[in-house]
Amino acid sequence: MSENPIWLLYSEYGTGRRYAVLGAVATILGRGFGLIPAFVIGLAVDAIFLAERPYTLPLVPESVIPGTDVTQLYFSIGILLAATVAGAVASWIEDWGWSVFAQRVQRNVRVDAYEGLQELELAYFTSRRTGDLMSVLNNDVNALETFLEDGLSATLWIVATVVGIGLILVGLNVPLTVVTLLPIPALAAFTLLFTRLIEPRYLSIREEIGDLNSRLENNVSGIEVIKSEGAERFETERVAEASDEYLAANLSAIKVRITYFPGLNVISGVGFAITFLVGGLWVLGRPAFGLTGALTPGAFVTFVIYAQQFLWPIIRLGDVVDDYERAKAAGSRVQAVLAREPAVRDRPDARPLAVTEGAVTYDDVRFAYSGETVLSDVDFAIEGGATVGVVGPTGAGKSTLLKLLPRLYDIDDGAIRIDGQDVRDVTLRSLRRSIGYVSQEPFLFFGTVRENIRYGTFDATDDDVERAARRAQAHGFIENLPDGYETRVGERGVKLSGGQRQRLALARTMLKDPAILVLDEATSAVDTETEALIQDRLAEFAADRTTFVIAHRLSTVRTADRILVLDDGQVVEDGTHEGLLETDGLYANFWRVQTGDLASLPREFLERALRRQAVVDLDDEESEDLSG
Ligand SMILES: Nc1ncnc2c1ncn2[C@@H]1O[C@H](COP(=O)(O)OP(=O)(O)OP(=O)(O)O)[C@@H](O)[C@H]1O
Repeated sequence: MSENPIWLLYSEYGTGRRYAVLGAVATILGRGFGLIPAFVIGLAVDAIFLAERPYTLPLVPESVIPGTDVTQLYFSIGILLAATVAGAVASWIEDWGWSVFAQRVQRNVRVDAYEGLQELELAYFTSRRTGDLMSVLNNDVNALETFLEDGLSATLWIVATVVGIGLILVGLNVPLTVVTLLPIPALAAFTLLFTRLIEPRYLSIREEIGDLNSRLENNVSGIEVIKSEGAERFETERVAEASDEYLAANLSAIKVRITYFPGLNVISGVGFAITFLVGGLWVLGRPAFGLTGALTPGAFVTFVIYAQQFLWPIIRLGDVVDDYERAKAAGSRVQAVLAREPAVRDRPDARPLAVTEGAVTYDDVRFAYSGETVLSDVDFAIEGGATVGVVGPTGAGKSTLLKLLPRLYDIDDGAIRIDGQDVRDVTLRSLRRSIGYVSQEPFLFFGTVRENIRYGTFDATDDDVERAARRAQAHGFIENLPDGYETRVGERGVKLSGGQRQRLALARTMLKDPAILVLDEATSAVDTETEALIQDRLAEFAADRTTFVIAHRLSTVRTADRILVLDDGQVVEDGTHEGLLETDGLYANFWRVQTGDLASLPREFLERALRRQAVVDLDDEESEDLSG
């Protein structure tokens, strides 16, 4: 039981249990009220119409029961009506209790699953499809609710009915009850077979809906490429394919399901027919199986009505088992997210980072993305307050190198230290508060320009926001937007140009005022004139903090205190602009390319560049195939 995903979720998230208890009590009471009519009808037939036995009711004192047949009829009708009204009230309370319970569990599971997901390391997200994760948080969590809302109450209803009616049947007629119970083993075996067949099918439906969601999410995000490449028909076909697979998974489950329900009906129907046959013969005075004694028609009517009610819950059991199997498939996916431990997390004894100088050292750092080594033997020490340029060919590992600093990924070997403190020994929160990372493609949230700049420094005043925007050379264009700082920028900031987005991201980081700044091609999309203005402000901003600047435009890093040249995951040159020109290595050749001095480029540099380009192209083709 402890392994069962539904049980795990229930035991952890059933915070609204008092509603479930209310629902449960109402379910049982409702079932009790539902049992009254058949009893009263049977009694009325025997006592009023056939006068075969006296009119007595259990738990009701004889003095209350009327004496004549007509008043006994009125009395019976009164009981029937009262039982109906009481049943309706119980049913309302039952639905309310179970629904509130299920909705609360659903809410709690979703919030917790989101929180757990958010804690997971970045690598988890880069290796998964957004649409599939959305599907877990949305569809799978919703699927749980269906079972919790109806399934649990139905289970209780079934148990209450089977036990209640079972006892009544035994009280009415033991031999006939045994006959009525005959189909139960067949029903159980049939249900077991059903669960075996349906489980893998429901799991495959959950997976297919995740696939379909991923496709849809990917396409909506990439709509610009689809349109500009005229790939509409191609994408419609891909969506149709994913939909076909979802359809096939559904049909496969439907085939099993629609066989199960009629199967249950046939088994219980045959069982009922046998009960009716044995009981009917008995009433006619020809008891089978050596039965003795007499059976009155009224007692038989009561027994038959109850026996039929005994079989209903078994049919309903089909629905419950079906709902349960669906919820189990969904629950196992939600559980997989909840059970995952983040790979990058605080150590139990983690202390907050204390930045004094802002000195950064990389000691023999090695790092691999899922087995593929990207950085090796990286070893350098940066003094606090220095501005460090990081350059190198595309794919050399520049971004990766600096993503290791705020522990977006954890290194495989060596150590990274800030003012002597290993980044793995300090709290993630303090580490990330101390580092401002501006990426090449900054992400803007759906919201206003002001909200986007304030993101992360939520207590900043409007004046602070504006000051940061001025520093990032963003104030001017923001003022020209239709609603200024209140302009909504849409998902990912699509209403802004690349350069404008970069300036908002810069403003966001300047507002955060981190001790260490990482600019990863942070001004690559702005024009050179604006870049010069930003550089000017940045120099001022960077003056008293350690700053890493990744750039392809070497003019951006020319004035840096130090420049690290990366090639193929290793630091191959390290020095100032002038020093590196003197060394006349990779950096000097990059400089020749950017100053248009192509004639003096050594031949092997060009050959290497061509070879590297070929490798990059090949990589691109491979990744394209995989994503398709
Ligand atoms: N999330 C990831 N998972 C797996 N491999 C990755 C991931 N991110 C980058 N890589 C690989 O790591 C290598 C280094 O990438 P990185 O982005 O650090 O290079 P870069 O020098 O910053 O390149 P560019 O100048 O083009 O931005 C590349 O081969 C890239 O394909």
